[in-house]
Amino acid sequence: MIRPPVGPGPIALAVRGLVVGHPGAAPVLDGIDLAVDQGELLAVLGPSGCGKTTFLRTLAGLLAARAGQVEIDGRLVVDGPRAVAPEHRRIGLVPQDAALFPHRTVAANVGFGLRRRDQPDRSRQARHGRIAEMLDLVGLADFAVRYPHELSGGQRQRVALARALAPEPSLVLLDEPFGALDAALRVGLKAEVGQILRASGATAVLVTHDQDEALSMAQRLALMRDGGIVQVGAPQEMYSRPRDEWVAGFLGECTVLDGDSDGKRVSSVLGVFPFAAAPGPVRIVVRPEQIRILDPENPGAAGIVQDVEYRGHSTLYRVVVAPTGSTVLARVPGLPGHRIGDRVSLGGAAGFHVLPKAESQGRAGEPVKPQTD
Ligand SMILES: Nc1ncnc2c1ncn2[C@@H]1O[C@H](COP(=O)(O)OP(=O)(O)OP(=O)(O)O)[C@@H](O)[C@H]1O
Repeated sequence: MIRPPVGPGPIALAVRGLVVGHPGAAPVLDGIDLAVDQGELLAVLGPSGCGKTTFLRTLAGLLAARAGQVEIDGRLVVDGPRAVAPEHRRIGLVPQDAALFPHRTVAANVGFGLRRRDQPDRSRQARHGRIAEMLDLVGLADFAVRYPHELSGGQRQRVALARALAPEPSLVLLDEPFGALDAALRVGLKAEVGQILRASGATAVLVTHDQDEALSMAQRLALMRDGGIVQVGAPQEMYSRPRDEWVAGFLGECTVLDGDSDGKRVSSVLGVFPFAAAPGPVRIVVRPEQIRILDPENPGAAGIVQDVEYRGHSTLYRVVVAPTGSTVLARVPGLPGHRIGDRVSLGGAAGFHVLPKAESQGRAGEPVKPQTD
């Protein structure tokens, strides 16, 4: 079902029952429904091979659909196999490798889309004004006469973004735009690109397999698995209230424990905490940062440190909790204060999420690894 717009603006992208497949094969996308509000940045996140690129390429008009509809700014661009040509969809595409024209200057690259027939009449002066405005927006005002090979990877991506935004598209599609960049550059650039998109007011769909990127940049996430969307929501909501254990594990490290609900409270090896869940057996999703590691004389669940993983900004502990033998992950800022074999007490119960037992997968007391590729 297409949901009604959440914000004041109308829906910029509406996808209904979209089915896409390669010839002679089972569908890759099997009935996608999604709506994106005007000015929103939505991240489509999912493991390798789930169909993210297929989805983006279908929106861009580079792949045909078997069934379903796509509307961009209220205009039907896909209606089953009938489709509006890519150049008439008012879409800006930012590919993974920037794909700039090597023999054109930065300014000429940015101005490329401004000469198209579907663009409103722009005088030469207006075109130059728009190019300057876009270069300013992406912080490259002084780079107009450079060529792509004279830029860093991050600068090339910013030119690609300026080129995509210049014709004022109805929708910007970003396909793993930071995939080719090293980790240090990604951190700065993703914050910058998020700001640029917000400043431009563009509606954008970002495809990524990187949970941190999706959680930090997007206003909403659509999590894909095996060609379908399993959950859509704001990053905080998805992280703290995943609909099942797979979603919980995909969005970040967690431990899933067995528990019992009496309707108002839930009990587990970590103690009792208030939570309104149907009475009976439940599964408890515990994020490592929700657990405090205390010296053993403190109240809490008794455990023994099994492993210590120093990660620079934080330390991740694996603690085996007596008497069940469940392993619980705990993350604390900074340097490790405990060593392997130390007896500790585990505190904390705030913010745990509880799932009905029936929706669970995996074994109790096993840390769920974030899944990437
Ligand atoms: N040209 C093609 N012919 C047949 N199958 C294809 C083709 N392109 C992709 N596929 C298949 O479609 C599925 C989805 O691929 P897609 O590239 O959309 O996944 P993805 O989520 O973007 O993955 P990644 O994160 O690795 O890029 C995969 O199983 C893939 O093997």
